Amino acid sequence: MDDTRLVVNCGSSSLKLALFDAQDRLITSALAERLNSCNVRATISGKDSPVALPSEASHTQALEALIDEFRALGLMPSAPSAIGHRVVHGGETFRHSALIDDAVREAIDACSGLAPLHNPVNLTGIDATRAMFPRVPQVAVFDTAFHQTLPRKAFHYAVPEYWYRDWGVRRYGFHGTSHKYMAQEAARRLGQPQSNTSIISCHLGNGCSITAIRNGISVDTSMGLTPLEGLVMGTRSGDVDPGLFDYLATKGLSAKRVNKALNSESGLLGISGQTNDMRTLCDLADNGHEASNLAIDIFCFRLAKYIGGMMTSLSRLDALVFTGGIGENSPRIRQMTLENLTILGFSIDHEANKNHGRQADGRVDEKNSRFPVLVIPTNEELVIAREAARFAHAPDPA
Ligand SMILES: Nc1ncnc2c1ncn2[C@@H]1O[C@H](COP(=O)(O)OP(=O)(O)O)[C@@H](O)[C@H]1O
Ligand SMILES: CC(=O)OP(=O)(O)O
Ligand SMILES: [Mg+2]
Repeated sequence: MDDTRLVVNCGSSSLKLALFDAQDRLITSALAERLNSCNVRATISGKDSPVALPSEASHTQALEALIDEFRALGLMPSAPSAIGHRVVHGGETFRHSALIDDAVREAIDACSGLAPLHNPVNLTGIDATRAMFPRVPQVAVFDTAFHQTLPRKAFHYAVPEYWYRDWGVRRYGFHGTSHKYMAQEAARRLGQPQSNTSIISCHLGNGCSITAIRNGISVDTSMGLTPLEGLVMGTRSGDVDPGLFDYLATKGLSAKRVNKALNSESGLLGISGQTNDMRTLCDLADNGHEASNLAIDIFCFRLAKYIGGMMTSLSRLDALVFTGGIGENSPRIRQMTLENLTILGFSIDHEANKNHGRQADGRVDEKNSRFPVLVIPTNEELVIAREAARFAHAPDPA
C-alpha cells in the first residue's frame, strides 16, 4: 500500500473517481455517465477510447471496471491508502467527516429520507469499495458538514417547532466541500488568515448555492432541507411559493409530481424550454431565443438578490467568489449578476472578467469596486482526498 488516495463521487446516474498522490497531486480521474441505461459511457481523463462497460452497467460494475483500468494503466497500486466518499446528506449527525464503519454506514442510511436521490446511491459506492478493499480505511465527507455551524436564526424555518424537533425539518445546506475550499483559497489569494477573512461564495454548477462565510465559518447558505431551495439551477426551480403545491393540486398534480417537476423540469430548462446547460443557453440567447434570454436574466437576478441578502450575515466583505462550471467559465453571468448590484458598489473589470481572472489571484473587480471579486476553480475532489487522509486514522475530531 502506498499513499495514493481514491475519491469516489456517486451521483444519481454518474460516477466520478479521482486518484491523488501523497503530495495531493491529481494522478488521474475518470467519469462514468448514464449508468443503468443502455447509453452508459466511461472515460479516463486524457484517454481517447472509452472504457468498455456492460450495457446498463450499474455503479458497482463501473467502479470495478474503472479501478481495473487504473491498475492496468499502472496508475494505481493494488490498494489505495484511503478512500474518500462524497456523501450528500449527513443531517445533524455529522459535523465533520467520519471514518466509515457499520454504525456510520447505518447513520448515513438513516439520513436517506432527507436526500432520497443522493444518499442511497452514495451508499452504493461505499458498499462497493468496502467489499473491494476491506482493509482500506474509508471516509465519508459530507456536503452538509461545513454548514453545521449555521446559527439557529439562519437554519430555522418559520414553521411549527415540532417539525424541526420531531422530524429534522431545518435548513442543512449543501456543496459544503466546495464552499470550504473557497474559504481557504480566497484567504490564501488575499494573503489573509482564513480565521480573519469573510467571503460570499457562489457555487454555480448544475446545482447552485451561495454561502456567507465569516472568518472561515459558514453562517448562512441558500440550500435548505434539500438541495432544491435557493438559486435558480439547471433543472431545479430554487425558491418558489410553497402555496403552489395546493394550487397545483386543483389542477390534478400530486405533491410528488410537483416535487419532481421542481427538481427535474424547472430552472434553466423549465424557463427556456430547451436546455439545462448554461453554455448552450447563452448560444441560444445570442441567436435571438427569447426564452433562453429570460432564463439567463432570471438566473442572474435571483443570484444578485441572494448576494445582497448574504451580506446581512457579515460585518465585512473581503471577497465575492465565483466557482463551479458556470461561475468559473461564464464572464457574461458574472457581469450580468454584478450589474444588478451596482447599488452595493460592485464593479467589474471587463478585460480581467473575459480572461476569467486567470492571473494568479483570480481577481476580476475594477479598481474602484467597493469589494474584491474573485474567480476560483473549485476542487471538491481534493478536499475529499485531504479529508480522507486526515480521518483515515483519526475518527474523532476535537
Ligand atoms: N463557458 C461556459 N459558459 C457558460 N456556462 C458554462 C461554460 N462552461 C461550463 N458551463 C456550465 O457549467 C454547468 C456545469 O457545471 P459543473 O460544475 O461542471 O456541473 P456539476 O454540478 O455537474 O459538477 C453547465 O451549465 C455548463 O453549461
Ligand atoms: C447537493 C447538490 O446539489 O449537488 P449537485 O450540485 O452535485 O447536484
Ligand atoms: Mg462539479
